[in-house]
Amino acid sequence: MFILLIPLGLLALTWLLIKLNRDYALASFTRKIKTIDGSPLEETASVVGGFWGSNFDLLSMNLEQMFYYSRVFAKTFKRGYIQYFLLNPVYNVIDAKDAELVLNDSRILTKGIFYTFLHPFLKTGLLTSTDKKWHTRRRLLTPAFHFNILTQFMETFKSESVKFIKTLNDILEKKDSNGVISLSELIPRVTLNNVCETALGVCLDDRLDGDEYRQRISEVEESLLERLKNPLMGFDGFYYNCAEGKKYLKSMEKLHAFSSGIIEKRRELLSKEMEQEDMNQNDVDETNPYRKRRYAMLDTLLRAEKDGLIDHAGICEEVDTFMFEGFDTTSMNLIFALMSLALYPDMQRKCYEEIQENIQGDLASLDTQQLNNLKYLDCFIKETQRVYPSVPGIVRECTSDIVFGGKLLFPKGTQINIHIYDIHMNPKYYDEPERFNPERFMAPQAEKRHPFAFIPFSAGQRNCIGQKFALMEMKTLLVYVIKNFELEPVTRPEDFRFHAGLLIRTKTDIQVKIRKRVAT
Ligand code: HEM
Repeated sequence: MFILLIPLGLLALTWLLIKLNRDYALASFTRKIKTIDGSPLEETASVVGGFWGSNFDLLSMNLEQMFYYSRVFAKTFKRGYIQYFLLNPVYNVIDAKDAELVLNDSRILTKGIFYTFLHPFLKTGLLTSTDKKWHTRRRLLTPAFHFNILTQFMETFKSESVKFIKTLNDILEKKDSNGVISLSELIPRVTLNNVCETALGVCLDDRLDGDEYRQRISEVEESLLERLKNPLMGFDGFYYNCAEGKKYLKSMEKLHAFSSGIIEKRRELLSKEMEQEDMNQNDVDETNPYRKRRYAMLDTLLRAEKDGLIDHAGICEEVDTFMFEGFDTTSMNLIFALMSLALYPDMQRKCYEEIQENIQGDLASLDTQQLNNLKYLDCFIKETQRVYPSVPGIVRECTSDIVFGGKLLFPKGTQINIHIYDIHMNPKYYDEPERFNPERFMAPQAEKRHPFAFIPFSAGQRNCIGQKFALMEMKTLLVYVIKNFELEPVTRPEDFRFHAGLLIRTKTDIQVKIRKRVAT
């Protein structure tokens, strides 16, 4: 009797597993993505991984392999594809139409699980928050990036550019200089200073050491990626008891001390400024939620604190968020823009001639109108952002079951990976996508392209709040460099490989050679 029961039991178990397997990715303990009309899933999307899903795919990979892992799927499938990781289905977007559906869908505003790993560092600031908190903060901070405020930042962007040019001249004047400079080392200093002096209103000094800050940020990033690789490290209890988790907490302490230093310094400066300010002046602004004059980002927060609209902890999380989002993104973009100028002398020449045509005299009077006239430089920056998107991917989460594109049912918890890098490299939208060609962004080519085929700043409601800031900052620095120096290539794209990161990363030091430009 007992002997008979065993095969019967096994049969029943197999039947149950087969039945469950229709709706659940068993080894990932999660529901499956399905078509809503019951048609075969493969007709609509590709599926990666067998019974074990993709749970262990990343475990033995190094960061470089991790970066190219998704690239291979994009090239193979040429359409959206599904993976199953522990506890969550993942839908991968590599197509502009899919990106539009996700980014314009007000039901999919919540960031993916990966962002919760950032919570101990950024808490729930603008980047990581959701629902009412995100709406309130976005409304509060949007005026701080209004055109009128950005125009005031021009002076800082210019003076930081002047300092940068001086640094380059000093390098050239050194006895044994061969004119080779490390962009990876020099550019992040400029962009960190810029964001601190403008949005936060504080100059870095010995007390606020920018080099240390940047070092800690890369440690945090490395730690987070280790966490992403190993499904077990997704659990807080496990991660924070590992060496990686402990290292992460230690780096964060330093980062928080840095941002607290900034807030403290700005608080002191602001209270002095407010003493001198006539608080009854007539500076009401109808478009600002507080009906007052617009202020830079940290001042907006400190003034909102006085009105009881945000507390100290809220200010800290936003300062951490803006420093984190505001300096390295722009750095990476500038590094690759300068490298590309060096690689393509004809394009560099065109940029220079355009600057000479549109900006007469020295750059002391450079203004936003003049920057706006530099149309070729705009296209050049866009092409850099296409080929080297600072943020190569972003993730959203479905907080309920969602019918997607009228065809697929995403179960609650589905992670939607929008691979900005692969969308920008999709041959459907760009001929010879590997070729660097700024002309693609000129009319009429650009006008015919799907608007979501180029999304370096994301798009929709949760797009980058700092995009105009970043473009103005980058254009200003590029104008100064191009006007003063000729760039020659040292590092070429074939010399480096990308590795996975929150931003586009390479371990290779990106260098160019500079020579003083003789004005023509
Ligand atoms: C070239 C430079 C930049 C690029 C490529 C870039 C790109 C992006 C992208 C792709 C997102 C969406 C992130 C996501 O959904 O996970 C984003 C969001 C954000 N960015 Fe930027 N960014 C840049 C510069 C800046 C600057 C200069 C600032 C601030 C001074 C900034 C502040 C933010 C913030 C606060 C968010 C979150 C917005 C929200 O969710 O409401 N970014 N950025």
